[in-house]
Amino acid sequence: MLALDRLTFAHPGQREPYVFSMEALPGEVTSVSGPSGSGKSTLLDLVAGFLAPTAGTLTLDAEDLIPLDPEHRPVSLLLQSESLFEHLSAERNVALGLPSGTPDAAPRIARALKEAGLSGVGKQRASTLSGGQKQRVALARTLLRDRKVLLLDEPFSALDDDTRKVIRALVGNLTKRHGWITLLVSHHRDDVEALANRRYVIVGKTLQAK
Ligand SMILES: Nc1ncnc2c1ncn2[C@@H]1O[C@H](COP(=O)(O)OP(=O)(O)OP(=O)(O)O)[C@@H](O)[C@H]1O
Repeated sequence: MLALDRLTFAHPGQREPYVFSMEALPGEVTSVSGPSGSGKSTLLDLVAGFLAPTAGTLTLDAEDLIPLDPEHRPVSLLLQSESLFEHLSAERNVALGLPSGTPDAAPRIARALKEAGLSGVGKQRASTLSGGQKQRVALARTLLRDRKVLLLDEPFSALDDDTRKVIRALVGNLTKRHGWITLLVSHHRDDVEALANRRYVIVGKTLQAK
């Protein structure tokens, strides 16, 4: 379980800090909603380690995450438009999820491509992929990294309606299959309704379960 207990942070100039408490379980998508500027990205940044809290705890299965640098946290981040290396193939972009010299790299990459629904386009340059395929590449990379927590910040916003439904379903299935703890920030109510097993809303400077 990922647990935030009175995790406290204020940006420069904010007199009242955010005080976030929540629980998110493996195999589930937990949504965080709230109006623009309410603190959703701040929450994800605290979990990812880009911001340092001033009080409270952040634990994964009772392990304290706060001392860990972002690159050492068991966390992957998937954004609205994934930054791929456009001149590299889909396969090479996926391979960036693995440290170089990893044994069995080739079969693992092939498996991740297949699971993300990219079989057949591995050799294609990233610049020629559609928005949905690019998100699949990002998910395949996440699969290879195999980190427990997946943070999604408006991941479907750049996609057309049909593609967003397909990619959304893929995220839901991968979360279940791999026991990921997925946190979803989305402005779209239908994303939340389709995916979230548990929901929180930012009200004032705190999180409320919905
Ligand atoms: N580096 C910063 N310095 C000062 N204030 C900041 C900083 N980053 C964010 N803020 C403020 O903190 C508040 C929360 O910002 P945050 O980006 O977390 O909101 P959000 O809910 O993700 O918004 P949106 O939905 O528009 O992305 C906003 O009022 C924002 O202006």
